[in-house]
Amino acid sequence: MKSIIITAVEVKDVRFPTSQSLDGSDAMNPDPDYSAAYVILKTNFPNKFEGHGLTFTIGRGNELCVAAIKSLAYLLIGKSLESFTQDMGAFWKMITGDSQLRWLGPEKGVIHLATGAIVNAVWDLYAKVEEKPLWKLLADMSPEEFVKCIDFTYITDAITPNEAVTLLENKEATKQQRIEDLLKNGYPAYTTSAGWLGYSDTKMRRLCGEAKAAGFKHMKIKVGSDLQDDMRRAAIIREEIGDDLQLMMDANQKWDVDEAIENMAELAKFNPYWIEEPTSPDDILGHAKIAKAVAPIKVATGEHCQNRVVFKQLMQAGAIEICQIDSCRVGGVNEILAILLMAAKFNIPVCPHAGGVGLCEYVQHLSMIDYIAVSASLDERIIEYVDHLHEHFLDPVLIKNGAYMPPLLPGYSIEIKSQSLIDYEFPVGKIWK
Ligand SMILES: C[C@H](O)[C@@H](O)[C@@H](O)[C@H](O)C(=O)O
Ligand SMILES: [Mg+2]
Repeated sequence: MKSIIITAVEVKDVRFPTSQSLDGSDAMNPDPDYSAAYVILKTNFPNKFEGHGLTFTIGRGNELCVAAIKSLAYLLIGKSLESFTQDMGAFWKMITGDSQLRWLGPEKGVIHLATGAIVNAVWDLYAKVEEKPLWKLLADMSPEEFVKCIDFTYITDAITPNEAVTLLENKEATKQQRIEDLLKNGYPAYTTSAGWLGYSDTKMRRLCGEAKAAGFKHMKIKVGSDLQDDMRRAAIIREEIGDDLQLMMDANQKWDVDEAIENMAELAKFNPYWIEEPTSPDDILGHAKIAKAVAPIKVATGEHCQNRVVFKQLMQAGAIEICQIDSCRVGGVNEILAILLMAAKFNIPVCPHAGGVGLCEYVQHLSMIDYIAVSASLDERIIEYVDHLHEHFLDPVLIKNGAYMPPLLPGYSIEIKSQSLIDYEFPVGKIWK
């Protein structure tokens, strides 16, 4: 086959008006409109190959991600896919290392969200060309090939490429067993859908019942509003789900460090399994202090963790006990692989963040590759699930008995239906008129 050239990068501002029903609402973000800065990589095979990717925002400001993606696009246009895939680590370094754009981060904020969209679109294209779902493309790599996808800059004090190869080699022989297990049983999920802060008590009770009936064993609720109200809602949820199901709490960065410790002393009464984002995502020492004080309740964080360097420090400082990778907050698949390897080395379970549009579609691949090749474990590992907007995707997630079933179509499962891209485009689509 002649080589596949990226001929153009199309970018769209797509927004879903979820604030109308308060889906996704929490103490910090009371009215999110789940949105995507959406990328399509056009190729010289117009009817055959396109790479799709998105980065997630919650509405206003999505246009900044769109602009940042447009700024990065020149790094792809006119280049062949093969020139990237022959050394994915070098590709990633090229995207994040642009001598002028790097100033905007480095590797954080809007420019890094944009990097996530672009990098994920390249992986989607790569997986489609190889005719494999992304998790399988990665599962079929040798340890050396896998490690070659990663830029180890700034993390060699935590894990070296050689250590990473050894870690992967130790799991090689049993990979196939885990693939079969996933195909049969899926990957365990938890649901956040019942616990959004803006939902009425009646709606919350109904959704708890539905989640239990659907086979979920874990459920997450939002806290961080007013402590008395948090206590009241937690009591309602416990009443509905009983003591068998595990309950997780998410404060979405609402508290100061000592406030988090004090509030969790009260909320401990409801036996939460983890407290998520108790304080500023940048406060590594604060998380470490909270983790020590609230044990055995675990501290979970990551959806706003800007890059592998901050994840590394959280791990080194004993500040993170559940690692919540986000598929597009950091710079896409390559950087996620680095974080998965560090988490495996530090023995920290990875439970990806998926409360957003397209995030469930993305992260299922990441947890599956973690299980197959990296951590080789399902202990204490669950993928978040939210029941919103899947109808817009060509290859939506499939949940069976509280578990994600492995996606089987080629690509990264992130392609949005063309009609939805038209209808929800901001501000011109019919939904916004
Ligand atoms: C605004 C969003 O819905 C957040 O509330 C959501 O991502 C959340 O933190 C989660 O953990 O799912
Ligand atoms: Mg969260």
